[in-house]
Amino acid sequence: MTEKNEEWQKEQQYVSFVVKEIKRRMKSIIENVGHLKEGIIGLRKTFWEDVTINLDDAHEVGETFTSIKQQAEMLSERERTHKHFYKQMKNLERLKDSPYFGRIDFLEDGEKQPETVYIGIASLMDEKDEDFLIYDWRAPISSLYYNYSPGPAQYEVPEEVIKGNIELKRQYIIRNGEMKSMFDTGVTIGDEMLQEVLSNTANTQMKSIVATIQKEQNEIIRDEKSKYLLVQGVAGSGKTSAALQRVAYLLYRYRGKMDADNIMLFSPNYLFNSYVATVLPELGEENMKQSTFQEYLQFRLGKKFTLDDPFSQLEYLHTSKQEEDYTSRIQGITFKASLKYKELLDKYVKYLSHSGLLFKDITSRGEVLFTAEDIKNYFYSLESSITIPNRVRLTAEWLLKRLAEMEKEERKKDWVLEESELLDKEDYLETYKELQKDSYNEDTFNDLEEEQALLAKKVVRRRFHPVKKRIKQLKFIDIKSLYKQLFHIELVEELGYKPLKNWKEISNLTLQYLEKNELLYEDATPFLYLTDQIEGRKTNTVIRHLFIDEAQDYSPFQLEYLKQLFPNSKMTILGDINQAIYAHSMEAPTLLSEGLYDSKETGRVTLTRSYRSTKQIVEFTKGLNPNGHFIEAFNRQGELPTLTESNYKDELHKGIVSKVHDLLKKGHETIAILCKTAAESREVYEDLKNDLDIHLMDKESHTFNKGVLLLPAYLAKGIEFDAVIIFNASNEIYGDESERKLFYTACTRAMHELHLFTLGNVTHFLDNVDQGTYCETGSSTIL
Ligand SMILES: Nc1ncnc2c1ncn2[C@@H]1O[C@H](COP(=O)(O)OP(=O)(O)OP(=O)(O)O)[C@@H](O)[C@H]1O
Repeated sequence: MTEKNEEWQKEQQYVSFVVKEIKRRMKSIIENVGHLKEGIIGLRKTFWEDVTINLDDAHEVGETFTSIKQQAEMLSERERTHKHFYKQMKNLERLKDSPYFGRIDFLEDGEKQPETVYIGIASLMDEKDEDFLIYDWRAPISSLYYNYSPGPAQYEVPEEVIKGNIELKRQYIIRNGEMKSMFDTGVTIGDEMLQEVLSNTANTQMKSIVATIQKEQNEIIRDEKSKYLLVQGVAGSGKTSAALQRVAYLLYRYRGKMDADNIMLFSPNYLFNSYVATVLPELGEENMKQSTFQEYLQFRLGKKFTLDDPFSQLEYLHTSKQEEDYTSRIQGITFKASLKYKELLDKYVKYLSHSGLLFKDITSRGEVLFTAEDIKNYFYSLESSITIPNRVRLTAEWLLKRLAEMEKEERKKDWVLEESELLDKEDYLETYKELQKDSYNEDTFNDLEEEQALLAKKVVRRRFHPVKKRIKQLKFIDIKSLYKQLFHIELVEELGYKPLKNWKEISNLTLQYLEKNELLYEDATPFLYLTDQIEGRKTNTVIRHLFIDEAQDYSPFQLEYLKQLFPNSKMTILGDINQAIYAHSMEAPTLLSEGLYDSKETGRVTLTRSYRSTKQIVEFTKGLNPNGHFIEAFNRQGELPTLTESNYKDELHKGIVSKVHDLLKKGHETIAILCKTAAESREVYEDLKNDLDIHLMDKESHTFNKGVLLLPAYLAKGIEFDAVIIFNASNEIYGDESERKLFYTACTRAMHELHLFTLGNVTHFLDNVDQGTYCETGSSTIL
């Protein structure tokens, strides 16, 4: 037998040995769980039998309480153990199929024998619980596998650095408990394995990448020092993947101290949320909380306004260029995203500390109980050194006190007597009970006066209840008018701010929407910021780690707001500046801009290698990106992207239909036809729906299935497809420089094939693309 075969056999024997141990454990759990389950069912059934209930006197009540408590604790302890077994069982099931994917032999300095470390998605101990048969990929020693090639290496355990030498680094592909392949690897984690993973067809759900995490991705996953970790990574470089493995890592590293509820991910849209939802369960962990920033805005503002969303803003950006106030709106968007605007708001808040705060009358059934003027006078009579939110609170307390006095006075009024006569039976009964309870003398109930007083109290309390509620909710502050007031040029000048050239137009537009009770997306965060400065900050202290994906879409203003909202949270901020498609982020700073963070508490990782697309696609898309020269392609071969120019719409449609059939025949499972806007997608859907089984997606789509999908490029952010067809890559559609990043984002969604179709001349974005990186097919084939 050759040395190689011998090695293979030894490895296969180890796989079999480990799988046998896994099966033995599973069997033992099944037995234990069986007993435990019976125990739980039995305990539930006999719960009350085993509890001694005696409520005769205080002592017996105490005993009864203790007995119930003990019984309940026993039950929940067993249920906890049951849950624990269930989790273990799930992990074992995953391990049974593919127990590990890597191995290193590490000779620690001072030792004689190297330790063989097998690495998998969870740890497994031997039968005696003494040695690790498999190490969890997140264990400190496993970092060697991701960080080093054979040779000197070290890893950190709490308070110690362990040094030594890696003598062997090996990778395995194990399926159904059988070894399919193994290879020793040098510098990076094997190209072979990555090749295999990346050449699969795209999935409608993202997969975990633990077996092939790259060194620079590992840096992101295991960073523990940074308060803010900024990741700039090119399209397809594994930012989202690294973020999700990082969540799993943090849950492991801080187990017992932090759980999935303490971690939150802000993602770009619903589709993305469901796309990434299976990665953590696949790794045996619970999903973190997931939301979109828009969802948060909706939660805070949705009742007050009709809220615009980022997608409508994008639609406007791309479809309304002819509109008169287009330039003002775009300038407004950029300004309102900036820290300059935040400074202006801060100045405004300072100003409001002395004058200018706007209040609303407090009314009840048309009658003014407190005038805005009265409230204002009280507010400004308070010490100006007290913060605005504290003065607001004191004002609310003052109002509630005065309301209580009014309530007392009100009880004597005629309407109260009239209304109390109209009360229903239940109210009378309740009053009767109340009187009985309060009274030691049975006769007092006969005292009609007392009963009536109580009924009057009830009537007035009921009438004033909504008023009280409104006061407690601080509805006496007129935040909307306050925000509007900021757009009065005199005020802006008084604040010492030199307004933008077209401030008037921006103001008019803003006010016009606010009049209709509509809040533009660009105004939503500033509006909330102002609200929180006046009413008191809303903070979330449960979240200890916040992940923000597609961070290039967020503005510096939004970052400041998020910092305020999550004061205790560390943040992992991931994005790609070349995919900044929003009006506010194209040329201005975004969440990825270093200047926004204190360098002492900020870590930075740059990913330049793209894994998603074939080398051919990456070489092509590099040319679209003015900073593309530093993008490296992973060496996975495929066909050249194609460009097909048509002169007629019909020709374009036929070309696309034929290409889709072609792609389906080749076995591609997710094929996306990407348009520029939702409006264009709807039009194309009408044109193609009779020729193709096609699924139109919009901003409300939550999931997607395999098949032919039609969607605007901005909704495909963060997602990938086997093949991408760009619907109309003409200069007419993608002519404006501001659309370059959107175009780049669209093209970089493709894993295996990319096809551009145009009606008329192709976009000038291709001017700098090396012609050798794509293939022109001339006029499209007519079927
Ligand atoms: N180390 C890796 N091993 C295997 N696959 C990887 C690795 N890194 C990335 N990938 C794959 O590359 C693809 C792109 O990854 P991901 O979506 O995380 O990139 P991204 O940087 O977030 O992309 P984008 O910014 O374009 O949305 C995914 O299919 C992912 O599984």
